[in-house]
Amino acid sequence: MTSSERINQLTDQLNHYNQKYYQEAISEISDQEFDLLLKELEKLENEHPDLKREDSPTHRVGGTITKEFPTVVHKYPMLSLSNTYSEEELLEWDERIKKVLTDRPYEYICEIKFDGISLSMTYEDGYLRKGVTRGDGTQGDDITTNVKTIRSLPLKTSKQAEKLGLGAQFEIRGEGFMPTKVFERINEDLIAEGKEPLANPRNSAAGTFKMQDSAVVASRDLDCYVYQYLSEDDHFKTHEESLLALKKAGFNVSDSWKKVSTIEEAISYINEWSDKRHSLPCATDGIVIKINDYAQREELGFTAKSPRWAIAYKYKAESKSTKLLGVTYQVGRTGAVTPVAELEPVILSMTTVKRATLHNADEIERLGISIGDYVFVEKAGEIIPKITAVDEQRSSNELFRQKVEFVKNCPACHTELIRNEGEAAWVCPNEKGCPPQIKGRIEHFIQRKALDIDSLGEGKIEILIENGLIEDAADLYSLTFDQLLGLEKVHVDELTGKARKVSFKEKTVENILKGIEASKNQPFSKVLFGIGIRFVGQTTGEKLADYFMNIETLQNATFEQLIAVPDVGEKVAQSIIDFFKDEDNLRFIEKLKVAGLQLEAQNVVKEVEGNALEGMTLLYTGTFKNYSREELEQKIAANGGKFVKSLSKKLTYLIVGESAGPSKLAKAEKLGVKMISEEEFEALVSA
Ligand SMILES: NC(=O)c1ccc[n+]([C@@H]2O[C@H](COP(=O)([O-])OP(=O)(O)OC[C@H]3O[C@@H](n4cnc5c(N)ncnc54)[C@H](O)[C@@H]3O)[C@@H](O)[C@H]2O)c1
Ligand SMILES: [Zn+2]
Repeated sequence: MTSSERINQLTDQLNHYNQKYYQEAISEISDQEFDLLLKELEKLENEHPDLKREDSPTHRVGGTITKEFPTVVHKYPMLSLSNTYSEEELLEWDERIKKVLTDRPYEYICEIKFDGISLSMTYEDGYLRKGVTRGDGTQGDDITTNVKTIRSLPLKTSKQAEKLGLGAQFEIRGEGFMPTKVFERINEDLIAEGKEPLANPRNSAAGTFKMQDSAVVASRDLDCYVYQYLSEDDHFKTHEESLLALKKAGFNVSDSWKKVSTIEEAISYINEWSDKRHSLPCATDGIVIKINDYAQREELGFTAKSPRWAIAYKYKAESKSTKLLGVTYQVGRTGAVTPVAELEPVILSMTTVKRATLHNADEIERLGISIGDYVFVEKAGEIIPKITAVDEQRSSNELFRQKVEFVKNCPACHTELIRNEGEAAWVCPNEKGCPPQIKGRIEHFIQRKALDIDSLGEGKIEILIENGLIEDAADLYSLTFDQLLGLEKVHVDELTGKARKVSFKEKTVENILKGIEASKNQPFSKVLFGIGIRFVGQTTGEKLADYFMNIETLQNATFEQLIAVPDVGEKVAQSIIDFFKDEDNLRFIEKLKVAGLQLEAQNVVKEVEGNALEGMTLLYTGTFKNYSREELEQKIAANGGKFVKSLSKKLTYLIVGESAGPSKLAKAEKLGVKMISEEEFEALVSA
């Protein structure tokens, strides 16, 4: 291939990856591979400047703006950072700094490079007025309402802020991120709903910040580490001063930064954090080294794409080679069969890895792995271990190498697996008789977000099934004390060999029965989620409960009626229809009805408490300490008030809960609607 052809190819490829990454929050290749290709293009362009294309990704910041949000032109451009994976290049960069500063002394501030999305926040008269994405560097998306859901970002600066020298007009920049815990929680939910989990916290954060529904954004507990202060006036002389002032003024500045005076010290900082960073609450991908003194920064200046006074050192994704001992298969609640690599234990990013996901049959094919091979394991997005390739060098000496072939039959019930068109997963169609599917459905039913019977956790369901006491979740409601007392089983962890005995003693049994009884009070929406209709997650469960009010109406709903519900698409609607066509499912629902579960929403007024809200219309936003949505609506009705679904001038009160939707608040403010807190509402009804 000629240089010209290669330049064209790389330009097209990289533009494509940029488009995917910034527009759709999808990584088709790893960051490291991306950076390698970009370096190659840079090098070729330097050798052949005449061949450099106008749309080259080396010219500009990679991001874009969207049509979904208003566009804001940045007062100061938001650039990228030049990056490197090697110490050698850091030393070269340091040499260039020395040259420009003609050997005058300088200091570096070393910071962790948080892996989320760049945000710019503008404060005017002390108020947070704007939150904007980096976009293409010149202009970004106005996502103020979403940014305002970040609790660590003051909506108004403290009185101290001005004294600290921040002034009333300034811009701050930071990395908006999704805490690892939230990322894991969302993925658990997605898996429970039979959907694809998200690849990594960065992409999840990027996707969430650009959502239209800020109530959903608020539920995801996004956060932001602030790392830059900008203003018209010279408030600070150094970066250090600004960080200290921001922190004192209540901004979320991570304490991990450090001031050093040589590149060697910066390299020590890099080494120090290479493992320690995994204990931080969010994903990180490197270290940023910045000149401390603002005057020196000015001398050093910028390229079109990044400042010359800073550089990012990126950690290579940690990859190790270990032996593939075998492949096991897990059958999920929905019957999907996932292959899992069993590995000789190896330490990656501070944790011992013994298993890695192989995703599906296509992935096994792509990797071409054999049992006995040495394989490279990597932590993708720093979280889920995966196998990237066979370590041919080490594997070639192995005598025992047996090609991995995806199973043809269900590892649990031996039914022949099927694959639906357009789907990657092989599925066991024996929905009714396949043990892990049955167990999975019951475990789904008892989880916290559904019927919340946590006294049945930790392998107890398995024992009940094995003793023939339950066949589905509805059977839980006919269990008796005598049936349960004395049951026991020793669970042995396959990997560690550690044994754990679960036994049903008196106290345990009492707790279990109590938990089962209490679950009868769980609202209809949770029951709907718990019965496990495919694609009906927690939120969809709530929307369906709100809309249809009881199980019969839902059961009789037509396809058209179903897709009229917010959040319900064709796939979900069809799945609901299929569910209620099945005789066994109908019998299951019937059993739940007999057991006394909540199969209708409770906002029918059962009892009149008073008339304190007579003639008033009320609406709420956010979540509440003492009420679920249904309970709050019931409370309004029980006190003579009218709950309405939309915000208007005529509304008497908007009850504002925690993580209230900022767009709703802004609208209410504009309309002049009176807002009250949960406490004020309670005072009102008990008056
Ligand atoms: N996998 C893919 O398909 C794909 C595609 C496009 C880009 N990428 C990745 O994204 C990179 C380009 O993204 P980029 O331009 O945002 O660069 P970058 O993420 O490498 O570095 C710049 C960004 O770092 C962030 N940052 C985090 N902590 C910081 C701190 N303490 N101080 C200053 N900044 C901090 C800021 O948001 C800043 O905009 C590429 O190098 C590549 O690794 C990957
Ligand atoms: Zn099966």
